[in-house]
Amino acid sequence: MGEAVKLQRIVKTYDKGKVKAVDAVSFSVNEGELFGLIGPDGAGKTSIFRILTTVILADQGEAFVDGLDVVKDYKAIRSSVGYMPGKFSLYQDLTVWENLNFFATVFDTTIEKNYNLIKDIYEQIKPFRNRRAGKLSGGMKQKLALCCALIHKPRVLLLDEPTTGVDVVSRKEFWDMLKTLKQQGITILVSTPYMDEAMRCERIALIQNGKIMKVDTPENIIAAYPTKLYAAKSDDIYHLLKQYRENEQVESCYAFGEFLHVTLRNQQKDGRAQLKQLADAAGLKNVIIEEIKPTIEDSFIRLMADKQGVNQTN
Ligand SMILES: Nc1ncnc2c1ncn2[C@@H]1O[C@H](COP(=O)(O)OP(=O)(O)OP(=O)(O)O)[C@@H](O)[C@H]1O
Repeated sequence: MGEAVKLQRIVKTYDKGKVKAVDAVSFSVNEGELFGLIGPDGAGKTSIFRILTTVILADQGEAFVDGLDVVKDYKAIRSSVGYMPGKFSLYQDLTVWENLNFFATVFDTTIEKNYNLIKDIYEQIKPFRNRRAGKLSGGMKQKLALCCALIHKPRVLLLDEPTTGVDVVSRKEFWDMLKTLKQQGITILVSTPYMDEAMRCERIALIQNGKIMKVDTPENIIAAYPTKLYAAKSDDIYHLLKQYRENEQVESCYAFGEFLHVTLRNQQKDGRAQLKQLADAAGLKNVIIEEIKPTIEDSFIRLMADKQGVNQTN
């Protein structure tokens, strides 16, 4: 299987080298893969997309899209890749149909020619085809932007935070659409700050402060979680958080929904009893503690803490 996207030790700095946005990043996306670049705001995701789409130049390293070099073959990349930037991809004053027609014309094609590819998505926004893009809801804008990125039938689709600021239902619909596009053989590299969306990808790269922490399937990343993980709750959750954080037996403790997620440094036989005891000793009531399976978010939090040297296990 070939590589549809390849980055080799890409470095990008801003402000005359003061800000290192992308720090020796290497990873590859296989042909036909649905690959996620997952990380918080400011991690360097947009810079990577802008390098891959030849909008900006990297300071160092090499990158290829569909076998094309982002420096030498920038013209070919611009005409062959589908790109949905996080912001400002649509012309707000043009209507839905005008936007789509504009992108088709720029890529020297017509809406009719590739209608099959966008049909399922376009039909959902068709009732609003005469509405200006600026007057669409977040979910609608996102669908239109995806149609515009697809209209020239690209082999590789680069989607930078397509679901940011979009409601939960539209987010789910969007991921279903990506799955359908993948089934049609299109390679998709998509970035997101939402951890739950990582599970929708075949493989992911976790990025923080411009560095890739891990590249693997979400399942393998979760399976590599090194300790037992507990969910804890009590009548006074802030008190419980404080108690656990101050106790040296506790390795990490953070809020997760209505629970705390806790790991132990010196795990005794029964970690649950150990945590219960600590809570009881602090006078907390209605204490519930369960051993749970880590989510991808727990894995990510763990990897970030390991990088910062917070978890000093053993
Ligand atoms: N033109 C620029 N000039 C200076 N610093 C920049 C510039 N563009 C990005 N940065 C900085 O580089 C870092 C990475 O930014 P980037 O936009 O690539 O990250 P991101 O993961 O896409 O985050 P976001 O979701 O906020 O866009 C951030 O610290 C950002 O402030």
